Amino acid sequence: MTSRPALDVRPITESELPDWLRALNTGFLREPVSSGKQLDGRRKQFVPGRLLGAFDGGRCVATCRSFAQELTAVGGAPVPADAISNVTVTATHRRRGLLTRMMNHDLAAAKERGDVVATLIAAEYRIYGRYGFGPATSTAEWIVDTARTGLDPRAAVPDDGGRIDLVEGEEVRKLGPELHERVRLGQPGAVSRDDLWWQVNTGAVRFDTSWAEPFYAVYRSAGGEVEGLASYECDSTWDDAKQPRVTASVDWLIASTPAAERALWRYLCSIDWVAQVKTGWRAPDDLLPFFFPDVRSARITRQADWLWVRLLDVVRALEARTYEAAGELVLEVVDRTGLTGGRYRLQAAAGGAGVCTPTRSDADLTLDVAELATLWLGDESAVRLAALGRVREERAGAARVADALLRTSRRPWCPDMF
Ligand SMILES: CC(=O)SCCNC(=O)CCNC(=O)[C@H](O)C(C)(C)COP(=O)(O)OP(=O)(O)OC[C@H]1O[C@@H](n2cnc3c(N)ncnc32)[C@H](O)[C@@H]1OP(=O)(O)O
Repeated sequence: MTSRPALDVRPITESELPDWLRALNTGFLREPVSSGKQLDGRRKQFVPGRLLGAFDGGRCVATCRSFAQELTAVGGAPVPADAISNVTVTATHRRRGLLTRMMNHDLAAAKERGDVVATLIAAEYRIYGRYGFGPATSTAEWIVDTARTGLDPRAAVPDDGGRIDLVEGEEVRKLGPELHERVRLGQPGAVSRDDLWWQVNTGAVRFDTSWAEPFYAVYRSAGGEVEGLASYECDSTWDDAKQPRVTASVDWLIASTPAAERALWRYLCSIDWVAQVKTGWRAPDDLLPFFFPDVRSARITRQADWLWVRLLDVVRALEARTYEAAGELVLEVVDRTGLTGGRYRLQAAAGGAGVCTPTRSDADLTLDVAELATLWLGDESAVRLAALGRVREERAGAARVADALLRTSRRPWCPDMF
């Protein structure tokens, strides 16, 4: 029997980027070779120590990249996050523990840096629970049948004194970041966008070959304030009777007020030729259907878990968020990796801050660190998880107390894919 050589898992150097990118493309089943332009774009993401590779005889066979991010906690505080992306293991080297080695390396480094959480968008549901991640937000996509909305096709949009203008990518790069800062700090589960995000998502920097310039619509309130921005694309479908059947697909739409949200969705549904609007991934409790007289004109076509969170520091994570009610809970948090397990007392003040301290008192609830991540942004119910046997009540009624403290009236949402 021939023994396999030990594989080297380590941060890559910048000169190894082309080989690393080939492995990344291969893992995601894309054309392996990157163009010079794509390579130039990817170079902008290079941060020493944050791109991991596994090497077999000098060839890169696994990839993992992390970058600095902020995640908005319940109540609006941004917490430092280790955002994980670009995870691949080449098919020839799968199930030999490479993902586990890369995750252990990355999470230990994030803990060392002082990040409060790690975040990712999971390609498949079953991959990341074992590393302490829990699904913490979900998402839905609607299709709106524009002929069925009940909107008056003759009426001008917006009808509230605001205005909508179409702008170019350069304008989006000027207006977008400031608007997005306001939006993301008001949206638990949202994440920060750096300059590169705006450049990539307006075509100034390209990571792939499929870029097509979209339309950008900006909404300004009657007072002239920029309150909403949408990026959308249209196909060119006409049916056999020479009727336009165009689909407008929204790449992203952000709004700092319900008025801006309403105006942008109504605008998109009023464009001549557009028969349906695909909303892209939205909040699971989005207001969207209720902007139309006929709510049933919008139907959900896709839904799924979205942002996964891994708590790296239970004390700082629980103290970063606010609470819906006053109350007290002792949590026994099980963390197989030893990163942040232990027994903690959470004392929450109504509508305000919480204090979290290690304790030796008897626990009210026992749960894995992944389940606590799922509860942390307020989207899941401890009572539901207890019914599933995923959290254990050590004191009768403790799961209801957890729900009263942790759950929120609007659901968390992460608008971004990374
Ligand atoms: C944040 C992101 O980037 S998401 C993108 C993730 N990437 C992809 O989906 C691309 C295609 N898939 C792959 O590249 C690989 O299969 C990976 C990265 C998912 C897994 O890499 P591997 O090196 O094979 O994983 P590794 O050998 O470390 O597996 C560790 C454990 O996870 C399990 N596991 C790994 N992948 C999966 C999966 N897709 N579904 C279920 N279990 C899985 C393994 O069976 C193993 O279990 P065990 O410890 O009980 O034996």
